[in-house]
Amino acid sequence: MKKIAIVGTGYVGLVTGVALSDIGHDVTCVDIDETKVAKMNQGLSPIYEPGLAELMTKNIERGNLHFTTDHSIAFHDADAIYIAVGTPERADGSANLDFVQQVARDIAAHVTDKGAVVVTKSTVPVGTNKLVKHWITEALDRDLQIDVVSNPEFLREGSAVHDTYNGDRIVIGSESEEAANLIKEINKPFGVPVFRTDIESAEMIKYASNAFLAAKISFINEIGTICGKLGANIEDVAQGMGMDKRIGDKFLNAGIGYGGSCFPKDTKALVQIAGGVNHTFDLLESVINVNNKQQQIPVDIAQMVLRGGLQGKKVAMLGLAFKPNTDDMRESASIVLAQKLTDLGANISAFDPIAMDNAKRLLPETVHYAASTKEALHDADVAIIVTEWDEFKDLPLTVFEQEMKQPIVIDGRNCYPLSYVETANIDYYSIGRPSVIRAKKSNQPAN
Ligand SMILES: NC(=O)c1ccc[n+]([C@@H]2O[C@H](COP(=O)([O-])OP(=O)(O)OC[C@H]3O[C@@H](n4cnc5c(N)ncnc54)[C@H](O)[C@@H]3O)[C@@H](O)[C@H]2O)c1
Ligand SMILES: O=c1ccn([C@@H]2O[C@H](COP(=O)(O)OP(=O)(O)O[C@H]3O[C@H](CO)[C@@H](O)[C@H](O)[C@H]3O)[C@@H](O)[C@H]2O)c(=O)[nH]1
Repeated sequence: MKKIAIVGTGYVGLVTGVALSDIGHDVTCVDIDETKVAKMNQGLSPIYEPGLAELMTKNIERGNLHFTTDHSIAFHDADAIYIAVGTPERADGSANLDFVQQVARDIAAHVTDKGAVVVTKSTVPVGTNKLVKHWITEALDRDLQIDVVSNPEFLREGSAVHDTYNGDRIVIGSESEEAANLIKEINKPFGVPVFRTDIESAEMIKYASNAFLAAKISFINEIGTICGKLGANIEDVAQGMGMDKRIGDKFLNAGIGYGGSCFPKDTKALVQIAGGVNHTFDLLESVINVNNKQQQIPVDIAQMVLRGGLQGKKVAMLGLAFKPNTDDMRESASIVLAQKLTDLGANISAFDPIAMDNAKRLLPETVHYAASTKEALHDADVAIIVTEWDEFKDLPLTVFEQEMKQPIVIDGRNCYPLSYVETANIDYYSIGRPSVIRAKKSNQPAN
């Protein structure tokens, strides 16, 4: 059992802290947000993440998971101090390291004479871990052994607990063999393969992985746009491509683009990192540009089908979170989409199973929040599916027919098989797949 301090209790800090306590370590999470800490001390999770609250309660009750606002309590005799604070985007797209720098100062102020192995989980530009060591040692009032380890995090929101126990790899970048071995030992019970490398490569693995996944999404979205114009079906194209093991079948779902707290920020940060060494990352800039175009697609379709434009029309937005199983609204496609629709005079009625409270701070004030899918759809001129929640995927298509003024559905996440839509009395537009229109169906000769 090791004594571990986790600094920052966002997704990464909290999930890491809870999981490390669950595999038997003594974990203290420290956060500057008093309200959050008070909540966590009552066993309540400040974020919605399947399975997290249960694990939290279990490990608080076992006595090996603690929360505090006091860094000195968390750092006291810690074997490792994990940095998991935010690295948000600056106006120019580069990563803002102010929170990380503050943690370095906190460590210098409160670390005990044992010294520290400082583990960076936050996503940080290449060179940051060495800066962290520099920031700590320059602020220390005595000579102490400080080792830094880059240990980037690859969990996905919505499946963060599962991903922690079933990750594809744990990346450990360190100069010190001893520090690397400590982090290996800490993580051993997870049984996840460890990849050991130098600090700079570990830092780059994180950005390169996110940029590559984002590139896969933008690539399939571009192919989807072409498919849409040529009558091909992006789902079949992606499936046929994905059967080639060199390509793989993951992250080939076409839609209205990637969002979330990571891909948009990290792709921009990597463009800046490249710029810092005088390299123009053309490919990644295109990935970002393609993503920005995707959110216009439902708006264009809505304008095309509602020939008189969107002024005064009721638009039902189904789903607001950036992906299902999370209440995280950061960089969700719904934010841009709601603004575009509002600018065109539409009246939005939105429903999301859990993200509506967070959405209220980010969407235009005029958006109406419905209490159910049916209420959002009631009397709507058009419905746009933004997030592929199971609740929407399992919805009988007759609900669109029954509730809407006219059953026009624009599916931004390709939730329904076309063969199923063919059986319904709706007009259905999706991303990179042929449209299914009522008039065309009724014109088809009976078999
Ligand atoms: N969200 C994800 O799914 C995910 C996945 C992998 C990596 N990351 C990376 O992990 C990092 C954290 O992101 P997040 O979304 O988990 O966190 P977040 O930004 O939601 O939360 C960070 C927390 O750190 C706290 N904090 C800030 N300064 C502090 C200090 N000096 N001492 C103690 N607490 C402090 C804040 O109060 C906040 O609660 C980012 O670099 C992000 O890119 C995030
Ligand atoms: O085929 C796909 C897959 C995803 N998405 C979208 O991409 C975004 C991101 O999805 P996902 O990667 O599942 O969620 P995140 O929680 O943002 O996780 C990403 O970002 C994290 C933070 O860096 C990393 O740790 C994870 O490995 C990485 O997958 C969402 O808007 C999805 O709708 C698509 O449009 N098509």
